[in-house]
Amino acid sequence: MLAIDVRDLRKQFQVQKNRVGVGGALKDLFKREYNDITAVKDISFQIPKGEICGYIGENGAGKSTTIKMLTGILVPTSGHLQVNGFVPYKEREKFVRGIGVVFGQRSQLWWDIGVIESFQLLRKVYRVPEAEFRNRLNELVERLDLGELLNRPVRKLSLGQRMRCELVASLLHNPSILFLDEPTIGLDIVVKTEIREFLKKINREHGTTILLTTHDLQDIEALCSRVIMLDDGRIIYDGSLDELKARWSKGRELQFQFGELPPLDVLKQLTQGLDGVTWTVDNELTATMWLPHEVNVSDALARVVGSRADIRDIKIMETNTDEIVREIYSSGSASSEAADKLSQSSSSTEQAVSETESGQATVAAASDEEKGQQS
Ligand SMILES: Nc1ncnc2c1ncn2[C@@H]1O[C@H](COP(=O)(O)OP(=O)(O)OP(=O)(O)O)[C@@H](O)[C@H]1O
Repeated sequence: MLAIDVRDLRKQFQVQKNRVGVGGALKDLFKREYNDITAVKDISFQIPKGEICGYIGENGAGKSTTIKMLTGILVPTSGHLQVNGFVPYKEREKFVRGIGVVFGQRSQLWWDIGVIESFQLLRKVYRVPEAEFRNRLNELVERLDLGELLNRPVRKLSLGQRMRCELVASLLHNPSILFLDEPTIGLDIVVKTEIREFLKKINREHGTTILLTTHDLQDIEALCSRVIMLDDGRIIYDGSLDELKARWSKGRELQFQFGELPPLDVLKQLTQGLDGVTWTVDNELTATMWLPHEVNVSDALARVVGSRADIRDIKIMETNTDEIVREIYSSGSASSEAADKLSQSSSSTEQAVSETESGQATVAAASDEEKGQQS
């Protein structure tokens, strides 16, 4: 069963052109000119229930615009979209009861009142029965260790404390899908780890589907079985992180710790004839061998282990995901080679369509002014 079904989704914005100088400003007054910006270009993907999927891309790639369409804040310019069986910008009241949203840079809590009062207001917004609300709140408060924070005004919370409260707020109505836009931004490693563990548990125990945008690839490594990568509004990769690493990493590293480090020349001689293998000395006891995928690890390893070198430890180094992703971003979809290599969801011809925006505030992700209206 699909939680999210997106087909040929497009979002185009019209942005007013500003002409230069006083003359230009006067002309702008009488005849406005517009540029079209296509933030999301005919993307398609399906997310089954219970999956945790990472949605990544460089600044301006179109991640937030997609999330805003998926949560009903923006109306797509064209394409088909179903989330939890609903078209998000239609049937909004029923739709928002099934989703939770956390925008890392935007709060859904009321700044000047106590955390518990914000939770109570959200209970009313989502019409959660009091007994159910109490049970759920107790469970979430215990898991995220929020007991002491409940009576504090939100403005007095640290960023890490606020993010934990935001997560509770997004889950009070027991949504089956959780949208997280940069949930760990600016947090220290302890809080990040705590939040990742919490999300894993929620997913495991309640089967909550999670779509997560982040610039922190550790979030993806810790949580996501699947990653969708966007570049300039198009999907350039949709698959597992392991496959991404396997396809894009150029080689592997083996680090050797020696009782006594052999000279670099000797190490190089050991792997002579293995094309592309290089050695670097890391410190007085360790050296690292880099080998391209074409060279068999066991062949290279046998050469060193079979020598008289005094080896104390061997580590096969993990492929560095950050580097791989940085490299893919820098080649980008502009390079057709990179796009061809990675693309599973193709883009299609651009059409000129005017912008449509719902103008309605989503209850789950309302801005502060919007919340003022709701309350
Ligand atoms: N309301 C808007 N009006 C005009 N252009 C917009 C609007 N919202 C987004 N854009 C443009 O659409 C493109 C995609 O923006 P979006 O915020 O979706 O990117 P993003 O991947 O979320 O970036 P970031 O990681 O910086 O948040 C950008 O060029 C942005 O300037």
